[in-house]
Amino acid sequence: MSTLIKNARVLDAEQLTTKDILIEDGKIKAIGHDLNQQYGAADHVICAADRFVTPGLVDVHVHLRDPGLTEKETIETGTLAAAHGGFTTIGAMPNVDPVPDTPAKIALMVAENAAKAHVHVAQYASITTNRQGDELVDFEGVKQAGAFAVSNDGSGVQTAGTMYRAMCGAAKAGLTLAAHVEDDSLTMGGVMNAGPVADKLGLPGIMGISESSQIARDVLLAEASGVHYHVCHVSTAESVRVIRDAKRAGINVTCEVSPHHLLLTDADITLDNPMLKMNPPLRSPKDRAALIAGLLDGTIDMIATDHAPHTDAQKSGSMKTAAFGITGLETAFATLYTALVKTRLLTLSQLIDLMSTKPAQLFDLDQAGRLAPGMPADLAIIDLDHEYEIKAATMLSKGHNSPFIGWHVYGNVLMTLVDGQVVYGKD
Ligand SMILES: NC(=O)N[C@@H](CC(=O)O)C(=O)O
Ligand SMILES: [Zn+2]
Ligand SMILES: [Zn+2]
Repeated sequence: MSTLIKNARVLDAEQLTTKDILIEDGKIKAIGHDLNQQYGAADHVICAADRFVTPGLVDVHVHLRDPGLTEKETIETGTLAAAHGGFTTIGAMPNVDPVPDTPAKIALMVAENAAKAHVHVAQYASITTNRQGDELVDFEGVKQAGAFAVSNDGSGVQTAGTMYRAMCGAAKAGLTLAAHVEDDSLTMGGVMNAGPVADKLGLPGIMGISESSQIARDVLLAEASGVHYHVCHVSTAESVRVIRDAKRAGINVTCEVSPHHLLLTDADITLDNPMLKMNPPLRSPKDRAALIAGLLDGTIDMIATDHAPHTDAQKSGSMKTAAFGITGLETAFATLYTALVKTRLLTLSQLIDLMSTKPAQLFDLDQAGRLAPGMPADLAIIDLDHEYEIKAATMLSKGHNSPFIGWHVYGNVLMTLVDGQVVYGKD
C-alpha cells in the first residue's frame, strides 16, 4: 500500500518548500519532486494543496483518564482529540485508577493502549505505590513491561530521601523521572496564583515557591543520582532561573511548559472562573515573560499540553471547589502558532522543534519527531492561512474545559496520519 501526498509545504533547513511525500507500508519512502517517475504511481493520492505538513506532534504530558475515570476521557476519545490536534505520539500520565505502579498493571495498560488508541501512546508508570508515600515502584520491572518514564503527576514527591532513592532507581533502570513539583507544606489550599489578583477576588493563593523550591531541591538530587530529571509544567520565573543554572552546571535536567502558561496570566482571571483553574496556576505577567525568555534561550526544552479533561459538573461553580486542569490537545498548535509564530516571537521551525522534534529526542521516542525516509509516516496537514473560531462542538475530547473556546486562531489541523493511516481527516 502506497500513498502520495502531493504539494506539501515542508520545513527544510527552517524554510518552507513544496515537495511530495511518498508513504509505503506505513513508512516514509521518499520526500522530493516527481516521485512517481522514480517509484511509479501510488495507490492513493492526498492533495495537500500547499498546506503545511509537519512531523506528527509529540506531547509528553496527557491525561487519558483510562482506566477508572472514563467519565472524563477514554483511550479512544483522548487519542482522537490528540489526532485532531495534530499529535501522533503522546505520553499518558499515571493518575488513573488503578495507578500503574506494578509491571503487571503497566503491561495491561500498554496492551489496552495498543488495542484502543488512535495515535502512539507512551505510558508513564508512577514513582511510588499509588502515587503517594515513600514505597518505590519496581523501576526495572515497569520498564521491562513497557513504561517509557516514571511520574507521580498530580502530586509532588514530598521528601528528599524518597526522591533521591527514586532518582537512583530510575537512573539504574534507564527511565526518565518526570516530576510534578509541588511542596504540599507550601500549597495551603490555594486555587490560583498568590498575589494581588487572588487578593482582589478573595481566592486563596498558591505561592510560586511551592514549585520552585522543590525544583531547587531536585536538581541537586538529580546531580547526585545521575538521573534524567524532567520538570513538568514549569510556571514561574524562579523555576526557569533554577533550571537555567542547573543546566549551566551540567546537570541532566529538562523541562516543559504548557501552552496556557505561555498564553495566559492571572491578570486574565477577572472573575471566579473554574475554566482558568489548573495546577500549577496561571502566574503573573512577569512569570509569563520569563517562560518566553526560557523558551528562546533553550532553558525550556519543549511544550507539553497537560491535557486534563474533566466533566462539565466538575468544572462548574466556584474556583474554590472546581477540579484543577484544562484540556489542551485540540487547541495547542493553533493557539501557539497564532500567538507566538504569527507575531514573530518564534519561527514555525522553532515551534515544531518544541512540539515534536525535541520531546521525541529527549524522551528517546526515536520513531517520532522527524519527517524523513525510513521513519513511520506520522504527520499532520495543517492550514496556516485561514482564521477559524475554536468551538466546543468540534472537540473530540470528552472534556470541554478549555479557556480557548471562542478564540480566533490560525493553524487548523486538516488531516493526521499515524503509520500512514488517516486517523483524523476532513475532506
Ligand atoms: N494540571 C492539572 O491541573 N490537573 C492534572 C494534574 C496535574 O497535571 O498535575 C489532572 O490530572 O487533572
Ligand atoms: Zn502536574
Ligand atoms: Zn498533568
